[in-house]
Amino acid sequence: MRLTEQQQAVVQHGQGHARVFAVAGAGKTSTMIARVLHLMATGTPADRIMVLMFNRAAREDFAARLRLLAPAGARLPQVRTFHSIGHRLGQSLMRWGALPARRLIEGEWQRERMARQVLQQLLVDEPAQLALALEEERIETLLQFCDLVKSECLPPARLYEQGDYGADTEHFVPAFLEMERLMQEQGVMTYADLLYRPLRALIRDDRARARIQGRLDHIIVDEYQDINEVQLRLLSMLAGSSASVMAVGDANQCIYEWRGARPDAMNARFGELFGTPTDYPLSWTFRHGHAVSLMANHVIRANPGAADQLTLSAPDNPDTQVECDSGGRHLVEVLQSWQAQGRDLKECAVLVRSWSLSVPVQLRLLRENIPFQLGQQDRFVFRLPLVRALAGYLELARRPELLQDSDHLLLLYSQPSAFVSQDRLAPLTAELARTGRWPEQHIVLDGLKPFQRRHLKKRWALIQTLPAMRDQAPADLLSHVVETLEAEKLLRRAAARRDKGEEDIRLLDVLIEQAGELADDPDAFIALLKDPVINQEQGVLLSTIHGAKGLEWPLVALAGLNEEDFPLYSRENPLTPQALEEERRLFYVGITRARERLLLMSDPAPHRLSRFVEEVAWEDSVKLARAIVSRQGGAPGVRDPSLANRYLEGIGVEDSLRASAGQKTPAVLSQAGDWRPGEQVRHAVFGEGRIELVEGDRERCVLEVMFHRAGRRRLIASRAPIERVG
Ligand SMILES: Nc1ncnc2c1ncn2[C@@H]1O[C@H](COP(=O)(O)OP(=O)(O)OP(=O)(O)O)[C@@H](O)[C@H]1O
Repeated sequence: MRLTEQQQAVVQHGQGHARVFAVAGAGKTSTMIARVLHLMATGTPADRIMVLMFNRAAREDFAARLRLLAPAGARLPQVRTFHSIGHRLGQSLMRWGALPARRLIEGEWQRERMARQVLQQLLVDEPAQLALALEEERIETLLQFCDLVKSECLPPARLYEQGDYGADTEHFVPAFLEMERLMQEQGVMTYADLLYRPLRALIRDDRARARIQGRLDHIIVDEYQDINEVQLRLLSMLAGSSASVMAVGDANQCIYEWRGARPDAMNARFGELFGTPTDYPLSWTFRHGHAVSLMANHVIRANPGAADQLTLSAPDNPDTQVECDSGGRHLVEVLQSWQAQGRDLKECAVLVRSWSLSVPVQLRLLRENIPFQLGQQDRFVFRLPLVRALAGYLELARRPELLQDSDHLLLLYSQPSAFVSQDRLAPLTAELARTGRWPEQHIVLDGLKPFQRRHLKKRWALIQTLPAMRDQAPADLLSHVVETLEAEKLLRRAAARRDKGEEDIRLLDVLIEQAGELADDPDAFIALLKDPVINQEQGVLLSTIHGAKGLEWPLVALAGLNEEDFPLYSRENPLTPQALEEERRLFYVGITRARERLLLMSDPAPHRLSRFVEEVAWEDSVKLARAIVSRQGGAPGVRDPSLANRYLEGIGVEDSLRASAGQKTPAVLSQAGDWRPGEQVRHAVFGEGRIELVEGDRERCVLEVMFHRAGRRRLIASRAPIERVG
């Protein structure tokens, strides 16, 4: 494989800090490996180079590839993750006496147990709030909050103010502080401490800092856009004044804001930490065809702060086919024809914005007998507690004898949450199953608030009436349960984060909608919901887009492209401009996973088509890609000739095609001559900048341009893909 000029430039970067803006599929790993080999070949000792990868899998892949390509027997640099660096630093600091020794709590259950203990102390006088706080998902959110305090390096009260935490979460800050105290007392720490504790020790201890700094000349960091504040600060500590940092990433793919990552890490924040870097674009993707690159360029442009770099498809890439369709039928046909062509279902992925949107896909694939596996096992629709409970309500309507089954009654009381702990509910449901009557006096009911008692009784009344409704359609029955229990209100209240509550409500809607599709066969619907299907490894992968980070498949379908589903928002939880930008980056990541086929799937009315399907300009992109590949005639008229022309210039197609693409609305493309200092220009690769100097005559005019992101460049005006802006 021959590296491109852009890749070569990165490999041969000299001294000083650098940023590498790599679009999706740009061959980052190959470039970084070549860079490491170049540094070694030009005399940098291996132990003065370090490569930091985002996770263990990426680290292992990188190390294995480096071993293969390095000269036999050569010493190799360290390839690490931030966590492994934190771990090692922590051990050294403990040995030097700069940090008290602590043992890592490895099991999540141990942390959960500690959280329960703390909550029981804190909320001893508030039984209703305690029951709520002890719900599994709320504990999970509390623990995430505790981790975020450390990854954002913020005081807990500040973080709590900034975060979108729902009602009844006021205990988060005191719970954090109490857990910290307990951990100190017990001499233990969490994974988040692996970075946080060494960082704090290094900030306060000059001698320890002096001991770790000065050992490295080069640090190369992959997926830089997704690293958070504690990682950034630790990196700057490690670099000190001796090491050059090379940040490799794509701010447009920053999708972990909820974990503390900021798209700004590669922009202004880099400058704050390291000063002015040299910038390199890696604009060529080796993954997909022009249609997807054009779509990616179209959609990301709608983000005001987005980098102005274009993604360009390399000449030998697959010519990705793009389709847009509504309803799930087409997906089934596509998958069946994929198999009929002798292709493997393992080459296919269905990606969703959030798990609830995968439910219709899961149900449809089950009905059609198409094997699938889930990126996260516990997200099997049948394992979700809410789905299991709702299936239980439907089943009771068909099988009245379940009224005498205490486990079944407990299931019906568990979701949506009745805000009473399982320990209390179990004796109550046992009594109900035994007597079939509501006990006005029961030890469990003592000590509950009046609203809790009222709710438990109301649920029992509903449960009793269900067998009489056996002939109703499942969708009507489910709607009746949801309305009687005021399930939406309960779900919203039970969620520790607003977006989680909205996700559960969406799941309710999706299930009722799906039940409607199977109106003629209620038993089949119940069987489907209760079916003990297991992951089928040979099947299509269903994953969230977050889970698809860094991956690619020959066939990718994006499901649930509806307004309010993607971008995700609701009347109660409206979109902020910042959230919309992150949603758009997520969409950008989703479409750029495809190699050969990309399917954009929305749902029929009353759903409304996602705005992203409009923004992505897929029809124009497909038309233009076809014209580029066939190289026949002029390019078709498109909505945005300026972007189309920048793209055509970028990939270097011949003039005839370029000219006709611009015919509809003549775009001003790099005319020779008449350039003046001070003019704003846009370059297909370097983005926008300002002309500082104009040299030479009209024919051989050379421009010196200061690009906002790519720094100062000298360009031959007649050959450079530039246009005036403004
Ligand atoms: N200069 C090149 N010419 C042809 N193919 C290339 C070139 N550089 C990289 N590739 C191909 O692109 C694909 C992705 O490359 P690589 O594994 O280095 O990138 P990655 O880091 O996994 O991907 P990404 O850039 O999405 O993070 C590989 O198949 C690789 O062979």
